[in-house]
Amino acid sequence: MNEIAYRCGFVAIVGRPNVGKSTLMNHLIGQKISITSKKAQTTRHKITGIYTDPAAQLVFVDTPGFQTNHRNALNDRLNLNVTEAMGGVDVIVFVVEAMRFTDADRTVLRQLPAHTPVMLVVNKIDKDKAKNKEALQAFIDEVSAASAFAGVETVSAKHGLRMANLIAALKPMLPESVPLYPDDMVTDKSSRFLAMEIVREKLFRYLGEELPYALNVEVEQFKEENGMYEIYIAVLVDKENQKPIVIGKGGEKLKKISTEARLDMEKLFERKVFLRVWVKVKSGWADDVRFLNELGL
Ligand SMILES: Nc1nc2c(ncn2[C@@H]2O[C@H](COP(=O)(O)OP(=O)(O)OP(=O)(O)O)[C@@H](O)[C@H]2O)c(=O)[nH]1
Repeated sequence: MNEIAYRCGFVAIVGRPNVGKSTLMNHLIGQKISITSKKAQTTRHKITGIYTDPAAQLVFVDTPGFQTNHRNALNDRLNLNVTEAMGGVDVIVFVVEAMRFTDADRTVLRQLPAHTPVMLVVNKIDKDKAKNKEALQAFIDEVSAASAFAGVETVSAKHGLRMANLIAALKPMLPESVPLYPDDMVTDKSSRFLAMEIVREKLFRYLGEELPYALNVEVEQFKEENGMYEIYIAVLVDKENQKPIVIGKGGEKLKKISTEARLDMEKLFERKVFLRVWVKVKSGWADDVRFLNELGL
């Protein structure tokens, strides 16, 4: 009998901030795992999403946006994470936004390792300016001229368009291997970490420009009881007067943040979640940041 060999490998999703990397990974694996927001550079951690089907397993590594605007030690460190995340991957997915190929895109492209195949993914094809087929083709030609891509796929991550085409195009680029992870596993991050990321995302989404600079999220307790998760999360701010910004009038903002976070968690964990989010003042955290700044970090 001639069986088709199983394929399994690592895929890094890279691109300048805001091109839709997190949205793409969420849609590819069908669950909300990575943090997305309209604000640029919200992804701070490498997050692995795992896609498994009967023929292949794709292990995605989401990377923080390349920091191309300001060179400082922190940005260098973030860029190092990106390079680290790409080390040892089998395929790189280079995401660009349809009809917008910028210097920042070119900078990212230049930093990709030479010997790893790169799949060009043109995202956001749902946008009006990408609807003209000839213009889109001209755009693809322009980007293709910048590097030797192993393939090109057009998608709309937001609308989940052409996700299957992308998966199908990536599969043959992976090595023959047995699956490295159990088939029901979608991430190697702990539920605890994911809960924290979800709250962080809501804070970004609902506080927008008001977001206090010195803000951190900490899981104080994560318990399982009768099949239900009980999660206690503290939002740490630097000063007493920042508390009302997060809490909002009559507690409305914090309520919205925790309700939405709970609903996302229930979907992700497939169980009832009891979530309590509160705001705490912890000046020490910001002092650490100040200390780092003084050290030039
Ligand atoms: N119209 C449209 N918008 C999209 C699409 N994909 C993503 N977006 C939007 O683009 C913005 C950025 O998406 P993210 O997924 O957070 O982008 P990212 O590349 O992960 O960003 P960083 O974390 O900053 O590196 C969000 O507002 C998304 O809703 C798409 O296919 N079409």
